[in-house]
Amino acid sequence: MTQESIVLENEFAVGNTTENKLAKQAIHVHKFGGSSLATAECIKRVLEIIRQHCQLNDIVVVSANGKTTDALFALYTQAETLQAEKLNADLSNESEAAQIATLSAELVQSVALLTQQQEQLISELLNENNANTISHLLRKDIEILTTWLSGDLALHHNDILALGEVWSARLLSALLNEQICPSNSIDAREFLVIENEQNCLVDYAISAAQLRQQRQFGKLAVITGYIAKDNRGHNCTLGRNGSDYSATIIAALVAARTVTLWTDVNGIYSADPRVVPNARKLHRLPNGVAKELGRLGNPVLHAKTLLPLVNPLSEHHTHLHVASSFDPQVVGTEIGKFGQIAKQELSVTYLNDLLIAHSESFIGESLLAAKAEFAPICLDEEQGYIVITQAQQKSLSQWLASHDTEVTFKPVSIIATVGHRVAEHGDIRARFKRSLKTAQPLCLANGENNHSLIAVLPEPCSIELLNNVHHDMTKDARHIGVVVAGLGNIGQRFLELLPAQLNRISLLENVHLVGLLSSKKALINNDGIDVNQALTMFEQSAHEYTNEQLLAWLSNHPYDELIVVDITPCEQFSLLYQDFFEQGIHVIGANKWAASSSSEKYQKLIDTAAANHSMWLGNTTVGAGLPINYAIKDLRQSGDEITEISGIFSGTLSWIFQTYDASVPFSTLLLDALAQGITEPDPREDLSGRDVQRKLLILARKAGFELDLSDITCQNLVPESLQGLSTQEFLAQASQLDSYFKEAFESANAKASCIRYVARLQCVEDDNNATNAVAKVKAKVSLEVLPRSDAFATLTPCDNIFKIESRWYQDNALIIRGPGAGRDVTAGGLHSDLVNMCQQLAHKQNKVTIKGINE
Ligand SMILES: NC(=O)C1=CN([C@@H]2O[C@H](COP(=O)(O)OP(=O)(O)OC[C@H]3O[C@@H](n4cnc5c(N)ncnc54)[C@H](OP(=O)(O)O)[C@@H]3O)[C@@H](O)[C@H]2O)C=CC1
Ligand SMILES: N[C@@H](CC=O)C(=O)O
Repeated sequence: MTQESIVLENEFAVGNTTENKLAKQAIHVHKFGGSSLATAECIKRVLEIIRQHCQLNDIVVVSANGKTTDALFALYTQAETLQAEKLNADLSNESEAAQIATLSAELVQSVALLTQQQEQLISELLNENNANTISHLLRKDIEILTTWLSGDLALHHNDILALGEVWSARLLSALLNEQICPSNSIDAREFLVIENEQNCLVDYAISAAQLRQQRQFGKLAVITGYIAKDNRGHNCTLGRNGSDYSATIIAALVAARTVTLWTDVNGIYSADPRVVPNARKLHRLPNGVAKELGRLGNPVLHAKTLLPLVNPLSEHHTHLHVASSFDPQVVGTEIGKFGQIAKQELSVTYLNDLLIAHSESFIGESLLAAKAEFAPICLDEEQGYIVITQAQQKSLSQWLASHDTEVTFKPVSIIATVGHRVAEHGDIRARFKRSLKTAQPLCLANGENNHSLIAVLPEPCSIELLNNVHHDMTKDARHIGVVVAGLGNIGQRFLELLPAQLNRISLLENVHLVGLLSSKKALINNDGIDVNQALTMFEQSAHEYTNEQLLAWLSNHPYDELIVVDITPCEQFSLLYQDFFEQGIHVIGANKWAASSSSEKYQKLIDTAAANHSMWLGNTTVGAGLPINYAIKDLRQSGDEITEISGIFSGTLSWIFQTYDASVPFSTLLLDALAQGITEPDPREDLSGRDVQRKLLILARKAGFELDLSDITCQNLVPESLQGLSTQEFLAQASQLDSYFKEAFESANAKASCIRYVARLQCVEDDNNATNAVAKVKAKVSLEVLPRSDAFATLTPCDNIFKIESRWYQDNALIIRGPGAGRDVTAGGLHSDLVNMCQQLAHKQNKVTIKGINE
């Protein structure tokens, strides 16, 4: 934690509140679960996370280290058994006395083992002085624990269970003090008041006031999870997954912006990834959907945890993140308030060991009372049933008996598809029903707020059924985000075509425009930008940005896949590809810089993209929409060997030289080409031959030749006097070009010939069998005088022509010809790349890897 990142919270700032710049500083709560704090190594990882993610006004909430609570619970049970045995034993009986002695010894041994585990963490992590202090406190606790275990056990049940969190908070706080930042540990029983252990209803006013008193100015608070006091002042626990609940309660008490549950899984999946290998990470879950998932068996989310996230009085929403402390750089799941894209997510969950209970009491309005009492998994007031857990059977029977009604129970399971208001979507309901055909569900019910469709099954839900239903419900559910960089001539046309493309092409169903960039401004919206108003929205809402900010957002994007469409002419932007590929982001580029960069950089990009499963398509870098890149790739993949590539590769130069007959000045045509949008933003890029040189290099590389730009001889048609000018100055003085081209034209014309700017690459056989592939080709781009009948001389203005000779096409070359520049064909070519990429992404399988299971 750097000094700069240390900020203070408003409520700590005494005195001059008007000058407190930190009033707006949001608080973040970080909760570390037992597995994240299990060993010294894990705790060191947690320290690193705190160093990187926390500010001093944040709050850390901890569970007990590893399985400490289980161990404490086991101690309690051992002591209970021992006390019961002692009560009934006849100590004069040798074997009974021996049995008692054994149980006592075992209990002492268990206490010693627990002490030793804690001592080991302390000594492995803290320096000697601090270790001595914390060990001393531990030993005092163990002494008290020993007296509790031999005293009135029931009275101290919760005191015993609380020790794990107390030790964990104390140790982490001491470590923070020693290594990271000032910190104090807080026992939640000092401030957190709930009504009682059964309902866990929080007294927010008292708890918030008491917490304020406990927190210390300039110190990072480490608070025990899981424990609290009830309103009679008794120690109590918050039950299963209580620490997660503690974290969200504490977040509500301080109006935190986020709570991060650092755990051993890196997010919430569309099904339990331990049994559904094709489960998808859900990047963003709306609150209501998350609550329903928690209710219906999601192993990570618990309905109780989610309750404090929305404060109905203040409308304050705390966003919840689930992330892995073992893989902190992996983006987890965020739970909160989101727009349409997140609302389209579907997941599948199941619960076994349930009961369906039929009774007259469940018909009509009387069902409400049962609902309030038992919070059933699902119900149907017309058919008169509720589905409950087996543990609820007894109390339900008693409850119904007191109402004088009969009930029948039948064992069932449920499988549910969960998503924002899914029950209101006829198509989803139909798909769910179809996928369940073989399971013959007993009935289908709508879940809470219509956020789930629940099928009640007569048999336990099998893993096979779960996988099949999950496949059917989520097979098309990969959300692809698209960021468009470059909103000029081609970029605007690309965006104009986008709405119709998204409507028309089913492969693009889950494609969302989420970012727009110009050189200075950016509009990023994770909930999607309306494609029908993209440019207007950009005008109205874009903000200045830096590349660092852009990369930071990209590294946290909430999509299954993200595609950056680079329609800039900018070298600087192309340098970001390396970062994009490192983050698994895909690139579609019209920009030629990256594909024609130095061999070393190019190879590094290719390798990084491959290593991170990023795709890189750039068909429009050569020939605009013409499928030249694809053709070359296909020949190579099919085993052919390309020996020569030649042609007219510049739409601009094609248009000008096909049109030019010296009747109008050359510069007039150049300005005309610029106005038509076929030239580069600076037409000298075309006229200098550099654009053609880059294109030849790109094709050569696709054809398997290793070469650099400097290996291609290039004739520059821009006279030196015009080379150093700004674009505007050059355009103003373009008439200086006229006399050169007039002469060149007339000289060729006199020989019944014409002038064309031609690219040629030839594979020359190497007698010395040199391994260096560069030695094998001759490549140049230059102005040539060609017979008027030459295939390169008889093009429609603006057409490109590509002539490919290969082993298979040696006698009769493969020719691709057509418009090689222009707004429509280039924007169209980019859309073709987008569809192509989405098609490939549709087949991409993202197998989930889980620590310790399939990793
Ligand atoms: N014209 C054609 O027929 C063909 C063009 N291409 C390629 O398409 C690309 C775009 O050409 P064109 O539309 O004519 O160019 P324009 O000059 O018309 O537009 C370029 C756009 O890119 C933006 N931009 C520049 N630098 C950056 C940056 N660092 N980050 C984000 N955005 C940036 C500009 O923003 P700002 O306005 O802020 O400067 C502008 O919006 C070029 O690479 C070109 O080679 C490829 C095939 C055919
Ligand atoms: N300026 C280029 C545009 C396409 O790459 C050309 O004229 O070919």
